[in-house]
Amino acid sequence: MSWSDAVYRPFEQFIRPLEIPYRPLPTTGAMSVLWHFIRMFRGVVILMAITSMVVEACNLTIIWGLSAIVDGVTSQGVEAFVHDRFWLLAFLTFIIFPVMPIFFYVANILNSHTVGISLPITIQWQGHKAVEKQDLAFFHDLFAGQVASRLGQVANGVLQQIQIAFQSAPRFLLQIVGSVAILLTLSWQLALPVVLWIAFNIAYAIRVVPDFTARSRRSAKQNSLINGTLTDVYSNMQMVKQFAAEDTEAGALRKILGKATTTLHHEQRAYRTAELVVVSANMLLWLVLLGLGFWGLYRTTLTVGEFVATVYILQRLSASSFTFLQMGQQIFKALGTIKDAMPVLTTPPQITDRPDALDLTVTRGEIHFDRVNFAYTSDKRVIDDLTLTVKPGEKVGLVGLSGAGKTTLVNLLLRFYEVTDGAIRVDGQDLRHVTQASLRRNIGLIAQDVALLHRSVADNIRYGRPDASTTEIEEAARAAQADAFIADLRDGEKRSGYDAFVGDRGIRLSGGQRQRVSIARVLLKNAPILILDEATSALDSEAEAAIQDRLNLLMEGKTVIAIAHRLSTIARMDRIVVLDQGKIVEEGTPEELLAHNGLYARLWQRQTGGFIPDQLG
Ligand SMILES: Nc1ncnc2c1ncn2[C@@H]1O[C@H](COP(=O)(O)OP(=O)(O)OP(=O)(O)O)[C@@H](O)[C@H]1O
Repeated sequence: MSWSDAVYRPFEQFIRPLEIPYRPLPTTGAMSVLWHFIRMFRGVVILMAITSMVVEACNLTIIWGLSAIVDGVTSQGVEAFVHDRFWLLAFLTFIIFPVMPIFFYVANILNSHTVGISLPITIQWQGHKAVEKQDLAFFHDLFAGQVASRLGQVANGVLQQIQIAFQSAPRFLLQIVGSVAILLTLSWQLALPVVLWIAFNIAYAIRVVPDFTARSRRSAKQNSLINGTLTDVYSNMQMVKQFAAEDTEAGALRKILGKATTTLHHEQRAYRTAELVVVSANMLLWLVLLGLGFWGLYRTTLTVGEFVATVYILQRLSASSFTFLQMGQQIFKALGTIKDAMPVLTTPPQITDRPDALDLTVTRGEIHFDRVNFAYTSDKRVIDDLTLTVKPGEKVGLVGLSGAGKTTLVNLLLRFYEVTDGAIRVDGQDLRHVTQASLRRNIGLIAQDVALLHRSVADNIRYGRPDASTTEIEEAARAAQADAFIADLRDGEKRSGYDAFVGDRGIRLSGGQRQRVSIARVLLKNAPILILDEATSALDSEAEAAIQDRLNLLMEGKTVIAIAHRLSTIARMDRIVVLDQGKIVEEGTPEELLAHNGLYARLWQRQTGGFIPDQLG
């Protein structure tokens, strides 16, 4: 073991963030969140406070010792003083080395190494465990980046508060109290101006800190507006250029930058003014104490040693004169950050597993929508008293105009949203009574908008079944007709074939290729219920015909619900269900529906280029 392992490892392993069991965050305010983590880290933060205070006590002892040495040497001469006060000198030496450096070192490691690393990691890990329980609607309402940055903000906010409360504040408090106490032992006239100076600084901090906090929030808002605008423009650059809108966008950005400059100037004005006030009060304290010191020396009420101690104390106090403001500001700012970010971490999820939820067991694969009602917002029903039974192994095509509620119905079956009224049952088991994970394990979904992770193609296919072997992955890719293009893949890091990365959200693949990877993934998953949301929409006719064969293979023996925008793709379904404004308006085989001459027949006639129109005029 190297020396650095021996020294640092105990501090690094003091807390193991990933082994702390998950505890839900309190929802009652920023202070309770803070308290939650203080309790979690109580041992180490108390140790941090104690070691910091020992460091400060060493400092005060040295000041006191210095005054005794100067006085002794000037009155007795060096030799007599050393002889007389040997043990005092030995004690001071022991404090200066090794006590002070050891405690200084331990306090700092606890602060930056143990707490500084473990606490944010713990908060991010536990925060993630809270966030992953949120239902899909939560992520739809927020930007993904926003959720991630809020986690980081809470982590920093809590860390700052704990560092202030258990390191800076106790140290500073002891410094102030100790300095006043030493000055009081010298003369109350010296202590009085310091007490007044402290009172002034506290009063001033109380007055200006709320204003500082408001200003810095305004600046932060302006800065994030700049970043947001730039990100929005850069990520939509193709559209901006297409509309030759560079100048318009630059004009909008100019306005935002101009406003931000003024806000930042105003923030700095407030800071600089406060700085002037604090520095002036500081200098005034110097003048008064030096004046009193000289007066004391002149009147011989003060010894040279005491005068030296006064100057030393003065020097240390004035060096920390900004601490009042800084600490006040940090506390306010961090509390604000925690408060802002809390809803992300503490909003209780709307859809949860019941404590007595069982795993869904699919024996036949019957799906029953029983008088289902659903509304995203309370005023508008999207699914309206819908009853539908999909028999085991039946293939049902869902057809309807845009906005009819087809995707919503599928989202309800996946329990991404909860039915407002009625029930959905799979093989007689109410979805609300089974675990969400078991439900989703039993449903394979091929969506229109295929999501791929920025990982290798093999890993993306393996997502369907994490324990699948390489051979199984390759077989699935072959069945989905993805093997040929995968063999040609090469990424920027020179990985090729199945190891090649697909780019952010699969950007390096064409729409059709992404869809084939997603088909391979679902083939591998081999779930008894299959949902196809216009599964072949991104493929050309030739590839579609090839894939359709594979899909037919995949659908064999499974219960299938297929949403179609091209009626040709669902011609082979057992039954077509036509939705309109959340209601079933027609159902039957394609032939029956055509003969019926209703909405389906009109959609069929109006199909242009094979697609259902958005509206019937
Ligand atoms: N997350 C949401 N929040 C609020 N309203 C929504 C949400 N998702 C969909 N809607 C609304 O619900 C209605 C049905 O939408 P849905 O996506 O189910 O229709 P669809 O039949 O699948 O349409 P398309 O064929 O265009 O995909 C629409 O009016 C839509 O605006």
